[in-house]
Amino acid sequence: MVGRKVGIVGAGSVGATAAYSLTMTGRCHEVILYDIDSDLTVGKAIDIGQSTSYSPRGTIVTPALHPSEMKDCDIVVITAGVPRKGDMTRADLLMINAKIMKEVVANVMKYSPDAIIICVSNPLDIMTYVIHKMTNWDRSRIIGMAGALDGARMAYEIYKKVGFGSGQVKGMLIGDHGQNMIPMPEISSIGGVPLEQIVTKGDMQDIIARTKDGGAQIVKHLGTSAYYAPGRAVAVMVEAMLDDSQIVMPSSVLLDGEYGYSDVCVGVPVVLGGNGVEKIIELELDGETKAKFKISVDSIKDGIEILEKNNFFV
Ligand SMILES: NC(=O)c1ccc[n+]([C@@H]2O[C@H](COP(=O)([O-])OP(=O)(O)OC[C@H]3O[C@@H](n4cnc5c(N)ncnc54)[C@H](O)[C@@H]3O)[C@@H](O)[C@H]2O)c1
Ligand SMILES: O=C(O)C[C@H](O)C(=O)O
Repeated sequence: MVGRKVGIVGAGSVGATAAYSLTMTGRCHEVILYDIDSDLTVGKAIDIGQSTSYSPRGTIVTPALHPSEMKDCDIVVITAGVPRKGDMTRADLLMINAKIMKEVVANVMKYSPDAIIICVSNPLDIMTYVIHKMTNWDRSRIIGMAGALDGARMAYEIYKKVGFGSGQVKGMLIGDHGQNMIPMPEISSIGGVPLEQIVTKGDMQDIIARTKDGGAQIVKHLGTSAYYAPGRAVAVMVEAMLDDSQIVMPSSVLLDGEYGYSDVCVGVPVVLGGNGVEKIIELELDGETKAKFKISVDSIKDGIEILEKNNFFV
């Protein structure tokens, strides 16, 4: 799938930043932006398009004024939706974003029927599940972006704790993109050196707490949620697919027996390549982590149940 067409639905903070990041690295031929706000779509497309004069490749940035103008994309990124503000949790966005998702996904199915979809809108794992339910596409083609961001946040916290190895830190986590996410410093490393051999247990607890709270910290300071790190995280996933680079990245995917669960989307390490999710990696979890993972999966299932009770899927 070398260097082709990427559609981004939602030209707000995350969508536009993802587009900008993609054009800066120049890995794709064309980015198409669509938002229900046409002025925003056109304005961002022009501004980002003009920035590509100085990037390694003159990626074309096209505004779509109607969903039909975003067609035959290889990858579609969905960032359409409402971000949280103030004291809201991501779960508070469930009903409003599920409604938006219904409209957006119907258009993606119609106009880009062969695409891989990367879901960004929150609550992430439940929105990713909604896309599976609506499309019924092969599960390799629908992926939720969360671990790429949370792993970067974890790497940031690890660096802040030890003061070296920036850019060499690999953070691993599993579970939902919410309060029950499970950062796993015990299997993370700095330049290949296990973190366990560098930081104390107390420091690890701090790293875990700060990683889990990473999104809320930004909301506290900015009054809306993060977009630079999320935008870059989206672009890294897109690039892995365009380049078929087969990288390992924790992402939200539909489980079908892995980790003992089915019919739920949750974050686990996967291999990303030209076909989307190339492989789901099953970590061996100890008893304590298994129990945490169950709480995490149950919290996602609770959200799905709320949608079912509201007849969302009929
Ligand atoms: N998965 C993650 O790690 C992660 C990270 C950051 C943000 N998010 C989520 O991403 C979403 C977007 O965040 P943001 O900061 O970019 O918000 P934003 O408000 O800046 O942008 C969202 C855009 O979606 C558009 N939109 C709404 N309904 C639409 C529709 N039916 N069709 C097309 N466009 C539509 C809006 O007009 C708006 O421009 C939020 O739900 C947020 O919680 C997730
Ligand atoms: O925190 C949010 O609500 C947005 C996003 O999920 C994030 O983690 O930055």
